[in-house]
Amino acid sequence: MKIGFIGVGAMARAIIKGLLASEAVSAEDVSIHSAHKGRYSKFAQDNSVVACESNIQVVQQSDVVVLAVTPDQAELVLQEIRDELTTKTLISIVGGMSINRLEELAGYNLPILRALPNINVEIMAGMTALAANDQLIETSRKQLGELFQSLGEISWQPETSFGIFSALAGSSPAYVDFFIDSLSRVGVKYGLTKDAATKIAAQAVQGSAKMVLQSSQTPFELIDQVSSPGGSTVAGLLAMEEAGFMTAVVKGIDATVKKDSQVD
Ligand SMILES: NC(=O)C1=CN([C@@H]2O[C@H](COP(=O)(O)OP(=O)(O)OC[C@H]3O[C@@H](n4cnc5c(N)ncnc54)[C@H](OP(=O)(O)O)[C@@H]3O)[C@@H](O)[C@H]2O)C=CC1
Ligand SMILES: O=C(O)[C@@H]1CCC=N1
Repeated sequence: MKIGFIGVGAMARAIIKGLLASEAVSAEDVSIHSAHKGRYSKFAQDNSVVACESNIQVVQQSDVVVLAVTPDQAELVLQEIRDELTTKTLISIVGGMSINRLEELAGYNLPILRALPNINVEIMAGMTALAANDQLIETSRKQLGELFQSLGEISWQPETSFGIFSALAGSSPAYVDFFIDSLSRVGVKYGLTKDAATKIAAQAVQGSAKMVLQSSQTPFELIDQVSSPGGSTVAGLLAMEEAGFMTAVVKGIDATVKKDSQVD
């Protein structure tokens, strides 16, 4: 499959690196183009993928085109490539942009997959939501589903769930990293080096996530296992909650969902 990327920012780079590392695609089958030549040609050189001179050239060289620009650029780019897209499949990772809107801008006969990956696809530990229009036939759904599965877990979702999915999986790596950084800063406060504190915190977070996925117990039950009677953990938990830990998380997710819903 020849796959082209329009926009080679943080997310496209993560997808391309994951696809190459998992050997789901070969470097010579990946074409890219973005706004600044200096940026995308260096990335093309470093990863042996094909640097194109224009967005249109990316479309011409590809069977599947991944639209990976920010929402404010998406309309302009689709207007530019619309006439070249007619025999292709479009994958859009544009946050908050519905399939309906993509069809309006790119054409109603076009097979479209809307994907919402997260940045962890770079290390094949991603979580990606997928939804497709009726024009994307079953074999293509399966093939593109497998493509994203090579980057981690996938979940076919109704588009109405994309807002909350985007917050819980798309944005949450930033929130979890914020938590890890907060832990490691306190480690520094207590005399650890930043490096050591970050590794300790990240390993604890990774282990806890694995435990939630592998255990039959809920996170709440697992909290109880760590909280020894009269011990330090429960003292810490209650102090965090007094400072509004859960309320802060809920407010953050509410703001994320609200912003995501303002694109269309
Ligand atoms: N970052 C994430 O974790 C996630 C992002 N997304 C979605 O992915 C999309 C991209 O996000 P992200 O990678 O973070 O953003 P970036 O700002 O990192 O990347 C945007 C890219 O678009 C390129 N670009 C801008 N204008 C044009 C144009 N006219 N033609 C071609 N390319 C253009 C930029 O080019 P240049 O580099 O040359 O300046 C850049 O490579 C967004 O819609 C976002 O909602 C979805 C899920 C997760
Ligand atoms: O911040 C953003 O808008 C995108 C959507 C999900 C993750 N990053």
